Amino acid sequence: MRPDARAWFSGRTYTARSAADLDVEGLLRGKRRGGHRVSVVLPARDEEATVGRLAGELVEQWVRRVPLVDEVLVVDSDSTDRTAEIARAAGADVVATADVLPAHGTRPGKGEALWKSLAATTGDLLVFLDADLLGDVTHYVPGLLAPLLTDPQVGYVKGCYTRPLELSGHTSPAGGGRVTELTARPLLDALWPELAGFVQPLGGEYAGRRSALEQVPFLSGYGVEVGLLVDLLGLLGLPGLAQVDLGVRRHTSQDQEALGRMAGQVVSAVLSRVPGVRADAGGLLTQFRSDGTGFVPVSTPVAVDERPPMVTVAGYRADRAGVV
Ligand SMILES: O=c1ccn([C@@H]2O[C@H](COP(=O)(O)OP(=O)(O)O[C@H]3O[C@H](CO)[C@@H](O)[C@H](O)[C@H]3O)[C@@H](O)[C@H]2O)c(=O)[nH]1
Ligand SMILES: O=C(O)[C@H](O)COP(=O)(O)O
Repeated sequence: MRPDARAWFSGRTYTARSAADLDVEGLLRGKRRGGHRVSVVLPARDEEATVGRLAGELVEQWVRRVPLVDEVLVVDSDSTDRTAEIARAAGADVVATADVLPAHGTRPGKGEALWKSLAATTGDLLVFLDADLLGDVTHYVPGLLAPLLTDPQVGYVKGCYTRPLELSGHTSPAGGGRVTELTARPLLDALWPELAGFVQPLGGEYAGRRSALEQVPFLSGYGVEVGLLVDLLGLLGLPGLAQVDLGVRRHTSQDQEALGRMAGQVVSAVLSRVPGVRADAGGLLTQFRSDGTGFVPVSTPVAVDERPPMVTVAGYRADRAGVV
């Protein structure tokens, strides 16, 4: 690791593997002192199996029992199942991606849901969690907020964790994060070696200041995390970034073909940030299926689609009541 990345890793990696690592009273005092308002955002497409328990536990713990969070918002990203209904019944606020900033239209993908969430929330501190997380992850919220509430220089905090991989009844304790390990990390280390200290550059659990998030573009699909990391590095510099060890993360894994498409979007996102790369690079991914007699090519668009910094968008009212 380069010395700057190593120094960052040593100085900017915090630990919150469980509630026992956290001084929640201290965080509440920091929140009050800073006059902060906290929004938790769960982007969700067809997550009826997991979103209800997760949203319900977050609302119960951090809104009703301990006033660390002011709103839990599920952004329904074109679900065709009961995600919205179940999330609402669990006590979360729910909004459909298409209903936010309708004058700007709607696009598919996770990044679109996150971009729209900036316009649909009121907090000056935002925490993002995937809606397919399994197990008790309530400590992720104070864990991700802690660096923001205790160090004014920090503007963006990524979660990191050990990632078991559960496939066909077999568990590999740290085999998860295949796109991270086989695509994102090698590319990032080659192109932005100062980011080499990030354990989970693609992880979906992170927190940031609105003042930073509203100044960067959002890629609409699965390229959103790698885009945010590179763009926030440009905006805040390495000292403005931090990571928190949150322990273990389990989620619902996608199959290899779907992960190939995700990797294609990540590659396109990375290429979009490299000066001098051909503008049409990273447009189409061709995968092959065998039909028993031969190979059938299946092509999917993986080009990145980008939303501009929210602060430049007409209709986004960053000055609305409650936003610091
Ligand atoms: O069109 C979509 C697709 C996904 N999601 C939600 O986004 C979250 C993460 O999606 P998932 O398909 O579970 O991604 P992973 O396979 O877990 O991929 C990892 O890597 C991705 C690329 O960086 C990140 O976006 C993810 O957060 C991270 O967990 C889930 O809550 C999804 O419901 C949407 O809201 N809209
Ligand atoms: O972050 C990743 O690399 C993808 O979410 C794949 O994760 P998995 O290998 O744990 O399914």
